Amino acid sequence: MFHSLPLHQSLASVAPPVETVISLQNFGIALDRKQVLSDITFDLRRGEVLGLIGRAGAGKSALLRAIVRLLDESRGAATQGRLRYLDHDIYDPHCDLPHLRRMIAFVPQQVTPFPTSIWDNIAYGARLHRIAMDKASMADLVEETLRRCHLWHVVRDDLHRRRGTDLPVHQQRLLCLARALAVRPEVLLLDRTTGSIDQTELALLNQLVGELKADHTIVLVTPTLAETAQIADRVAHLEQGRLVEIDTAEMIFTAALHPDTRTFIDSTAV
Ligand SMILES: Nc1ncnc2c1ncn2[C@@H]1O[C@H](COP(=O)(O)OP(=O)(O)OP(=O)(O)O)[C@@H](O)[C@H]1O
Repeated sequence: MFHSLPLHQSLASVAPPVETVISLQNFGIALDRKQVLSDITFDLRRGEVLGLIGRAGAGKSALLRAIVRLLDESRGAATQGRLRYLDHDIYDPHCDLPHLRRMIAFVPQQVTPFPTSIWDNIAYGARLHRIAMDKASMADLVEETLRRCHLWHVVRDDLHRRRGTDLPVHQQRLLCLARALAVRPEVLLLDRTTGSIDQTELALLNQLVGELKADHTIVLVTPTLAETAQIADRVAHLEQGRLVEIDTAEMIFTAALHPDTRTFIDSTAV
């Protein structure tokens, strides 16, 4: 027999729950007594693409690096507040960093392939994390990740002969992304601050983010606001290491609530 539910209950039962993957609560970090990030609070939701925007030096890259504990490698780091991945406290001294960096892959703006074969660039992490343990499954993984990054057709005959560092820079960038994907991360932190990318490569990278979104939660820094507007579901505006505003991309770009966000958007060509 059908029992109708009160409206609030029936809506709750159809709306998918918002799952938090990474959570920051009043998070801040100082390096050598310089406060680089301050009082940042927001949740990264499973399956979303979050774009980070802000002026040069706002703290976009610093935030990405802080999430995978790459910022506190320097001496004199002091953190405030909380930064969590699921139920793991990222700044707990016992945090398993290799596991953290497997589940949250950081792809920096500088291309840094290993000076080893293309195959080894992909296989290294997969071996380390015991993702592919025999030659056949490794071959499948190498092919799958290179295909996902639109690189397979270019390098398939040179996997063992050619070094990652011998590829042209735009292909090295794709190789670094493939290397990150090979360990099957849940979250991708993509830092693409640099503007030195040609239009064809830019279009391919944007297409890739769209494709990767199906399987990953993504935090993205792009060279232009136009790209963030095109790709991101939500956008966080940072200035001077602080979160100014976070909202849907549509709200941020058309009806931002904070005057500093409106000024930043208006003064930067979208
Ligand atoms: N390892 C570090 N030690 C000390 N200060 C740092 C470190 N890393 C970043 N900073 C400082 O943190 C601030 C934010 O830098 P960050 O590179 O995150 O800015 P950004 O928003 O990514 O800028 P851009 O768009 O120019 O890349 C800068 O003042 C920078 O000097």
